[in-house]
Amino acid sequence: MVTIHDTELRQGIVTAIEKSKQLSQSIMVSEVQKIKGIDPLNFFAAGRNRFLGERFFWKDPSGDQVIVGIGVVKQVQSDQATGRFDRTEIEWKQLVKDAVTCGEQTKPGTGPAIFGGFAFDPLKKKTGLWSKFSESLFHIPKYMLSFIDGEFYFTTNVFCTQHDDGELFDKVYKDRQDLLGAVFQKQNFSYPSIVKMEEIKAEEWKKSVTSLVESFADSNLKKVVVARELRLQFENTVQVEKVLTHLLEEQKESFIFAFEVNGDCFIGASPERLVKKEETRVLTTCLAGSIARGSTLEEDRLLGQNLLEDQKNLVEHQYVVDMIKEAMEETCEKVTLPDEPQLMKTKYIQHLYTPVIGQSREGTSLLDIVNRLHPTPALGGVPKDQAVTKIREIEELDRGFYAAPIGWQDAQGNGEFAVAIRSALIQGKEASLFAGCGVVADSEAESEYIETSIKFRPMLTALGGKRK
Ligand SMILES: C=C(O[C@@H]1C=C(C(=O)O)C=C[C@H]1O)C(=O)O
Ligand SMILES: [Mg+2]
Repeated sequence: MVTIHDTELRQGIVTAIEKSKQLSQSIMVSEVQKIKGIDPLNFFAAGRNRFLGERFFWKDPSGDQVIVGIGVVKQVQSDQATGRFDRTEIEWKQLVKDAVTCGEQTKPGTGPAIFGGFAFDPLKKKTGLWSKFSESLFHIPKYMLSFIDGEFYFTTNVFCTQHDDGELFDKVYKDRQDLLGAVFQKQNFSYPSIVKMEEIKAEEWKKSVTSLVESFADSNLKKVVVARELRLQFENTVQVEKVLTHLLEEQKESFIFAFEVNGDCFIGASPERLVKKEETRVLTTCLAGSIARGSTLEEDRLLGQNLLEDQKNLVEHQYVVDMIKEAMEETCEKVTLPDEPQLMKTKYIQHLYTPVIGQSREGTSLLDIVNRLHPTPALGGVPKDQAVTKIREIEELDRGFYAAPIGWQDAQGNGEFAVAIRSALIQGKEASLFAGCGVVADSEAESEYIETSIKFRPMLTALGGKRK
């Protein structure tokens, strides 16, 4: 049993109720305790009984930061196309400004925090696929387990109103004990069993790539990322815990995320960091240009070498580097990046990779940088606005949260966003998988098609598909 003491939270709730009477508004209390280890996946699974559909999971590639949220005390969301980054920022800052915090509020990724993301293109006509997601959507969890730099922290968030009294603490305490009691109950989860697999309009997609390439000749467009969908049906409802277990084992180099929203679950294993901010230190990534992994060490090395020398892929990569460098120099100082791309290898694919670091300028927030970067030419194209318009016109797919920023932010403005690729939207007994590729003047439809097929594989195998 994990013991969580009650002293500070009880006092915090009393203080917040007083404050909410004075201000005539609800007030958030956030308490953090350092605890002994709980396996993050067990914690996620413990929320299944009472909080199914209200959980999130996050692990960074280093494994130094794992954050799991259970329950939702508040959503921060917007359905407006413009200003969604600023709106999120303003609402979050207001909530934090009035919040009562107690306990060990020392580490990034503990205490008050939001987890969620943004739709790729708020101007794209929405289909039923993403009906449960708004243009920007974040959850403040009831309970949050954070594994940060080798230590575990447990956050409890409560919203108090002027009508609450001291009994609220007893309710929260009992609720929390019930959840913690479930952490060590063994649960068995089974692999999803696929009964139907459908590539959505694959032939049409290839044709659209060919005509896109042709259209480059008489336009300013230099690069456009186009994506497609693979729809799966399963025998039974997919158990996200099993899918996460698989991703954690097979995709160690990636961000592993899951975001449950009203019964659907957006999940993925993305190798691509959009931006991480810790105090003023900012990290971002240029990732574009791809080739398969080899089946032997030698073949793998040769493929990697080919990628590093391949003009089409180097051009595709360089567009991303140029744009990200410019965006970073606008928002940060001391921007540094290597001259040449390196290789990033994940289980099924290798990419050209250029890491970028900088120091944020005074007054520049994480979401300012997210806003400035999204979409990078790794997911949108060049020139940015024209490419996004083109995608809106020619792409069959409703991207929703695919290819868009997903991640978290805490009360101090620390946080991290990944680009939500290698992802799937699980909807009960069905799922949609998404994969895209950077189309440039030298692209060929067939090889882009194969590239996207490889990019389906992390989620396809995690969802019970065969490992090739
Ligand atoms: C668009 C995707 O991936 C992006 C496109 C890449 C490419 O075309 O080479 C490589 C990495 C990602 O930036 C995806 O996985 O869906
Ligand atoms: Mg590519």
